[in-house]
Amino acid sequence: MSQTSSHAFSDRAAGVTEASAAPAGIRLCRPDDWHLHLRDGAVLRDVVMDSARQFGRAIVMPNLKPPVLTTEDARAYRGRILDALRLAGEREGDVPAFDPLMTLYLTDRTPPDEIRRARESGFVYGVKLYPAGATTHSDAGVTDLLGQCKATLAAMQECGMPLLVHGEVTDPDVDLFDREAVFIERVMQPLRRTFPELKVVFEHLTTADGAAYVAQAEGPIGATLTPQHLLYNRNALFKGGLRPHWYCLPVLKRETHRQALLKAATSGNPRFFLGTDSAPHPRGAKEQDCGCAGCYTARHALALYATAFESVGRLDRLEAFASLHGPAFYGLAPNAGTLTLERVADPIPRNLPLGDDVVVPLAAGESLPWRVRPERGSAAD
Ligand SMILES: NC(=O)N[C@@H](CC(=O)O)C(=O)O
Ligand SMILES: [Zn+2]
Ligand SMILES: [Zn+2]
Repeated sequence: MSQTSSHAFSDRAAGVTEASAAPAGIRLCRPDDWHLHLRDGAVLRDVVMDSARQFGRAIVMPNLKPPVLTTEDARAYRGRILDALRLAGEREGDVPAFDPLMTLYLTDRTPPDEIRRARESGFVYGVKLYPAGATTHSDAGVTDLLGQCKATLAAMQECGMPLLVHGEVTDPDVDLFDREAVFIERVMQPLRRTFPELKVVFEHLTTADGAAYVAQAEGPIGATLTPQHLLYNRNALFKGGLRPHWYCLPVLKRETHRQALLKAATSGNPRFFLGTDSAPHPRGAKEQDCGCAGCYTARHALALYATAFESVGRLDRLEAFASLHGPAFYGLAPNAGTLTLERVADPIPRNLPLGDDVVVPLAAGESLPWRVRPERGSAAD
């Protein structure tokens, strides 16, 4: 397996590694999802296999109700994820190997000792900054990062614990579409001047400003990119009417931003890697007078990314983005297995079961040109 480019093959039966303009398939080192919401309880049981069938690992976001605040909370949540995976896998006749990499939810009061405990646990890989009020389940988040969290950030820098950032200011005077760009000036730059060795992941980038900042900044920084921000601009929110299932935060931006993000994702720059931000909400919570933010993309994640990469003729860069840059940033080895995408039209279902409701996936009802080849031995064969 090449460590620099995806293997294209022209014929499914032959499985040869011969690149062509429109390959019939691509084989990748097994990818990871560096930004994922799995939720809890019945919802967790319904979504976990969608990720585990494609990804070897995922950075699991801590914005539960109540949030994952301590290493002990993270240990218990990790156990529930693995239980849900086992149950769902047994139902389908196959339990895939899937390692949930846990995170803690940073608050104004996270003690520095908690960071050290998290680091020693071996299963906590990051601490998540939600500016209070910025997004779904962020009310327990941070009110003033450098004012409240200096000692905790110093502990993170010292023990090499990454800070994962929802990068939007919450100032109501700042236009919703400018909140990421303003965050860079008001929070990211002062933070990184104060803690130049702190590892930072700028999550779900949505602007050309963010992409330029990450590409040029000094010191240890990476960024995740979602499939929706690579494939759609803000017109998708209003196509023929109001479309709540395209609404996530940070919100989709104009086309120039989408193009800059796609350029960053396909540039080969190791600072950019895959993070779906798949965020399931029940249909009832999205389709109402004040609907929740979040797009569900886990089921078709790799097919969505492949569609985006192919749109600019850069399928050869998909493997590095999906499977190599993320582990390198987090100091981990790439996964051992592989995943094969085949050019088979795959319609996205109108909805999927989610607890006592359903979830409407991103691009429901549309057909993608790619699908993940079911693994031998799985019930889907
Ligand atoms: N992205 C979203 O729109 N929603 C996420 C939270 C987040 O990642 O900001 C969620 O948890 O639903
Ligand atoms: Zn976020
Ligand atoms: Zn998220």
